[in-house]
Amino acid sequence: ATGSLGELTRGDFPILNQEVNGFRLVYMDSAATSQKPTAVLDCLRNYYESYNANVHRGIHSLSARATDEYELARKKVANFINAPSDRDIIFTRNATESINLVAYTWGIANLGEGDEIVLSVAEHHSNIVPWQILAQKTGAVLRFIGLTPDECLDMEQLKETLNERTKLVSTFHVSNTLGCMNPIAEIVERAHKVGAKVLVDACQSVPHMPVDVQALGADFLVASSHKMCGPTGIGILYGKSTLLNDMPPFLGGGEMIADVFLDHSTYALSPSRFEAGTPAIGEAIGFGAAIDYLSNIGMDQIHAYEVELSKYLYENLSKVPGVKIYGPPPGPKGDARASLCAFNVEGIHATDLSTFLDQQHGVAIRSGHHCTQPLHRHLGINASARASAYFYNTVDEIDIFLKGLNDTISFFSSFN
Ligand SMILES: Cc1ncc(COP(=O)(O)O)c(CNc2co[nH]c2=O)c1O
Repeated sequence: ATGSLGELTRGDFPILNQEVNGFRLVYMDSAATSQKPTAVLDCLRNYYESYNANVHRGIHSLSARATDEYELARKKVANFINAPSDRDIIFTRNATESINLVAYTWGIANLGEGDEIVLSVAEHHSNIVPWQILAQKTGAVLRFIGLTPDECLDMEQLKETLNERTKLVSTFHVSNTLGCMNPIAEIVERAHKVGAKVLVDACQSVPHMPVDVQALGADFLVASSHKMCGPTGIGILYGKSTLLNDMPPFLGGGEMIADVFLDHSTYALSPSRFEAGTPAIGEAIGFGAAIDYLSNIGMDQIHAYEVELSKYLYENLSKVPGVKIYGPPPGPKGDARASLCAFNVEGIHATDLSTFLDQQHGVAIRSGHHCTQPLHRHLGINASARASAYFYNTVDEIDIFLKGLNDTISFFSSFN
């Protein structure tokens, strides 16, 4: 519709103004990575053209400016998720590294034989494999929570699983495959009652809606810049300061020390303790520009618009003959489902669908297991297609996707 958020913002994204295979690009794979507005691209260029320098130790003007901008980016992240302090924000390479950081520091220091880590079957591999490695190292045990009939986290099973041996619950805020949202505040309350900590995988929520880590009560929370209009190569770990300053370092090197002797070293406080070596300076500053861009639009506005896109996508995709969508339908207010649909079409492999949509319609969606193989097995499938929209998409683009899908089905059905 004219004047929609998608119509008003898509001109900010140069990459969207192109044709692929002779068709105007319709990019519907933002759950994998989002596109970048000119404001972020200009910020990166300006950094490298005007004040690129190493941070924290240089005395000269360029280093001072680079340091100020780098630390300002950290403050922007802290404010964006309502963290109590920017000292609670650690820059990593991505959410995967953020989760690994917790596993290799807090995990190794606090977990032992028989301690339990509770996950769900729907977690991303980044929130399963680090815990498998940790369990092998410590003797801890992984417990997996299943799904309800409408393919959301089974909270009854979670309640039954939590016990005095539970030391960590690590789960998604929004699923990258089911699109459902976990009741994180309730999960935190129940986990804390048995003395467990909670890590929230917020990769698919922070880019799409207001997230308040203090309201959620999360002990740790991870997200990635590249999913929220920012550069790749930079992610965040939020942690409660009492936990962070009690954790051993993750990587050793410059920056993360207080003093170095030949036989030992003393360490800096968080966040420096966990940021060894030269950080991704330009990327962090670009991430800050992405947060400014999103904040100028407003996360409430972005979420409200995506709720509409989600309902339109789900309701119209579910009408296509032979389509099975995974995860729950949009709730009564629509806000319980992200603007993504993982689906299959009876008799057509997901990869054939996505290839045909790309080649014959210029529509970019994903196919495969979306790094949720255990979830796919749990659903009895080995692959799915996934269309995911962001605020720069429009209803017209969803219509192009749906028309392309119907054409694709017609094409492949002609062989049956
Ligand atoms: C829920 C969730 N957790 C963790 C990650 C890992 O983030 P990274 O460290 O920045 O890669 C992703 C990325 N999800 C996807 C990446 O590509 N397709 C996806 O669905 C995700 O969706």
